Amino acid sequence: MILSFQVISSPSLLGVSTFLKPRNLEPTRSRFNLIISKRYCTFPIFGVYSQLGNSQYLTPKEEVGIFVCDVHFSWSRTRPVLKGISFQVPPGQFCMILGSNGSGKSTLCEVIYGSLIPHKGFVKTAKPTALIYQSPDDNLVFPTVESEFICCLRNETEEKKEEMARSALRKVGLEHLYYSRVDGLSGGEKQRVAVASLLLLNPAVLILDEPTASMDASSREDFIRLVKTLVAEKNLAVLWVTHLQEEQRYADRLIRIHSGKVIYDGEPTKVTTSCFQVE
Ligand SMILES: Nc1ncnc2c1ncn2[C@@H]1O[C@H](COP(=O)(O)OP(=O)(O)OP(=O)(O)O)[C@@H](O)[C@H]1O
Repeated sequence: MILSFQVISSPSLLGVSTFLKPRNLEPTRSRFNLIISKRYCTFPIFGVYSQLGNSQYLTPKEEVGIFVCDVHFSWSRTRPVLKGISFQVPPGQFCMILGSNGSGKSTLCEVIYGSLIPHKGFVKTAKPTALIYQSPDDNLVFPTVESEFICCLRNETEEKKEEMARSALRKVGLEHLYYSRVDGLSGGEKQRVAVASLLLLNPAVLILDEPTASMDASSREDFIRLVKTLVAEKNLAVLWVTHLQEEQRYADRLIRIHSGKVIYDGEPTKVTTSCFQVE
């Protein structure tokens, strides 16, 4: 907590901490990573490390949105989670990742995002890359909606900050919540605020890890339509993790993961019911 505070109040320290960190990086998910990445990673701090290896010999076939090449990752020596995942997502494509509980979807998201380093293989993403976590509380760092936005816009004047923040909130239908406290928002509102604040950073890639998990069916549909509209406007490469069959019809493409490997990669219409069964 003290560390997080130092990082927020001292961006210059951040560079040092971040560049020292990857060598000792423990495979943990932490608010430290979230705070760094959400507020300051508009350049590829972690991406540099995930591109090490033989990347100079392998180049993406398409313009890079997300390029994942033979990625392996284990949380422990005995239990590999990702066992050679490869795919690429071009800009403008809305790609969904499916898989049963524990199949490694969240781990893959964090490897692509750069907060976990693959043990083998590499990831290349267009920058900046933004990640929306499954739990709404993990996406918002500050106590008020206003401060959540103001922090993303540190180089703008006060008037410009408010104007940009309000405009972003308007796009997600929540301008009236500008002065609200974050802890008073519903799960769906928090996810909308999170998307709006991240879009202010002009990401090229948006990763959403089961973003609708806390929503009812109608909010889920509204949210997915909203994100689709916003990303189409900005031509983002999108990776949307889900295990909800009803969400798949919104995808341009589906990738199904099972036991750490890709077992389906193609059009949503060709997916069979068995692709959704929990093995
Ligand atoms: N921080 C961690 N430390 C150790 N093991 C972990 C950690 N996070 C995940 N794992 C393990 O890695 C495996 C994959 O987990 P992950 O969360 O990536 O799966 P998932 O497909 O996203 O699951 P879900 O659909 O339930 O969210 C699981 O066996 C899980 O127990």
